[in-house]
Amino acid sequence: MDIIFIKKLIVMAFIGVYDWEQQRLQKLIFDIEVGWNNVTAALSDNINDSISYTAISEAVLSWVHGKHFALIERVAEEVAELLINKFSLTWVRIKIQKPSAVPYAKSVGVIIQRSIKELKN
Ligand SMILES: Nc1nc2c(c(=O)[nH]1)N=C([C@H](O)[C@@H](O)CO)CN2
Repeated sequence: MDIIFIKKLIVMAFIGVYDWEQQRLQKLIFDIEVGWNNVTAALSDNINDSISYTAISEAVLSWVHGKHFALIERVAEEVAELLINKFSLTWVRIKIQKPSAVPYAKSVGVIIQRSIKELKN
């Protein structure tokens, strides 16, 4: 399995467990990896044989930007499900950082991996 990836996609959302966090936008940073066989696209040199990282980025932005969530775990789960369903993927890995959450840490966050098999169960 090959991988198509996006690193450090910045999306603003109302994210957090505290009331004040639901009043102001905060930055989330996404690293996304999707499993895809790149051989066909490499041979054809045609984007239609691949998944556009632009399309993936836009899908994540339009799902998350400006929305309200409590936990970043929830955001990660929704994005994993969205990408698997929208692009007929078998596997995704989503890392979300919330860099402003812990003052003395550079960043905190979650990493999840989901497969189509897990989602169907
Ligand atoms: N595992 C998690 N821990 C925490 C989260 C979270 O989304 N997942 N969120 C918070 C608060 O919203 C925090 O970021 C406010 O600064 C705390 N812990």
